[in-house]
Amino acid sequence: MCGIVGIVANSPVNQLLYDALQLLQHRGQDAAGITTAQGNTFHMHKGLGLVRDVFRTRDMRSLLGNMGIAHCRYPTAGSAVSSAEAQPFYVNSPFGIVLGHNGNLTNTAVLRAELFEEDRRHVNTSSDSEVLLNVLAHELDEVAQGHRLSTPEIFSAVTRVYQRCRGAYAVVALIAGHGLLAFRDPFGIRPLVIGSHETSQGMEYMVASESVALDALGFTLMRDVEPGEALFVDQNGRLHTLLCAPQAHKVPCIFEFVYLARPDSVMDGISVYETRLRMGELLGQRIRQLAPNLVVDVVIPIPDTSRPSALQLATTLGVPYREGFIKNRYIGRTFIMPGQAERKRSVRQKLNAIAQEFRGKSVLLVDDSIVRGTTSREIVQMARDCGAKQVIFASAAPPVRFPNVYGIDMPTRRELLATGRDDEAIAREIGADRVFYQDLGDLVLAMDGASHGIREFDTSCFNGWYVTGDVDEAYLQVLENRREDEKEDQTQQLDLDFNLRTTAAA
Ligand SMILES: O=P(O)(O)OC[C@H]1O[C@H](OP(=O)(O)OP(=O)(O)O)[C@H](O)[C@@H]1O
Ligand SMILES: NC(=O)CC[C@H](N)C(=O)O
Ligand SMILES: [Mg+2]
Repeated sequence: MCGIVGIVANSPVNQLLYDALQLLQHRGQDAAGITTAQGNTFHMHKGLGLVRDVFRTRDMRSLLGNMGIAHCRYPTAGSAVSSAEAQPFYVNSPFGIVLGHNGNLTNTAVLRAELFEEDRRHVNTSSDSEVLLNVLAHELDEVAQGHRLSTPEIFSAVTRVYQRCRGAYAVVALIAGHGLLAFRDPFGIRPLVIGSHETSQGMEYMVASESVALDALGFTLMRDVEPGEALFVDQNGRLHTLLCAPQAHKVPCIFEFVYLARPDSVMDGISVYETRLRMGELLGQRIRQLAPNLVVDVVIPIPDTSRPSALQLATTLGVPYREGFIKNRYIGRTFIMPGQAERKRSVRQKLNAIAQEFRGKSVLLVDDSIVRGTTSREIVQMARDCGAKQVIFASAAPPVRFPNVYGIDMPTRRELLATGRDDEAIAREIGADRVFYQDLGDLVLAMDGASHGIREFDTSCFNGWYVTGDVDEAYLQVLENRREDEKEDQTQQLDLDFNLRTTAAA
């Protein structure tokens, strides 16, 4: 999951794009980039790091134009340490195109070979997003009849992209001299919303990964981009839309609601905050059912994401809710950091315990999910160090046992704590007296999808069912072997960098 945004306004968009990236920072902390269009010219600045570190005033000044796209990256393919893979990506033909992508393609290898051998296009990085851009560029080139692309031609190119690209992709792109294009894959796995803002000079439009970016910048949420739909805002600020994949139906990623998205966002009509409250309530009911005699003195969330669930769980159990861990607000999200050494160290730097909430008590710690177990292992130990009598751990999501291939970095089963372990073994592994997990049926129930016309969610990391139909055991094996090799090199490099940094700082 990365954050993407695209804006067409009646005045310069550089500051709006920057502000939108800040609001989407929780979706990607490794790299950020902005491209604006001024007539036929693109202005671009991108680099590794947090939004606030990538852009200096002089960079902002050079980002001229009333139309632009922006991206913050959480790598799922290719390299985390390469600034060449920061987005947006650029190709100069046809016309000049830049693109920002949230998600992950599942047929990158096939497309890469086709692009090289048949389409004669060169992809210079290991990023799947650069592959996607080149497929789009090739298809736009194929449909272009005259000197300029017409809107129907652009939509028919997107139709061909849908036919070729498998996996998850929410996309924003600029076509030089034409306008802003956005589209969402035929299952709508990753989110994308559109909003508008009325001005005296006419309507302005913004597409973004999450509605929070619209709310905070004065845009009104119009609706979600539908699966298989493309939007095009032309140079005159007119919005055109078309469903380019008629077989499309919505299967949004459930993990967006569990962890990825901000609670104040609404995705596919569903309030993320409300789903998290319901997760807590259903988990509370399950704990009551499984352990009617369980006595706990206090429910403590593991900040930040688990807070609403923990609050509602405490209410359901009739147990006091207390803030036992204080979060250092200057440290980012640990799960989306690329190196294990950095993740582990960051948990301790990020969360500190208030000892009196633990001393002599039976505590129920609540997190939104347990993935690699980095957080839970550290936190349970901290609770014990503070003198907790009993430490019980509850996860508002079911056990994560399968790789995610759609844009979340959970690539190998070996890295996932719950793979090959039952609840007892997991409790032992994290040092807890007992663990409770949400039931998958209850998690789906917490979404209340039916009220929003959604029949299914992508739950692949919990049950190994992959909606795109092209991911089987053989695919996962290849992916895992490749990722283990890549990760080995990359993790060593990241861990080395991290150790050097921390030694230098000491
Ligand atoms: O089992 P793990 O591999 O540790 O992953 C799960 C943990 O990572 C996330 O927290 P994170 O620190 O990323 O962000 P948050 O502050 O939004 O909770 C998530 O909320 C869990 O706490
Ligand atoms: N998390 C994402 O959406 C990642 C986008 C793209 N696959 C990348 O690695 O850059
Ligand atoms: Mg967390």
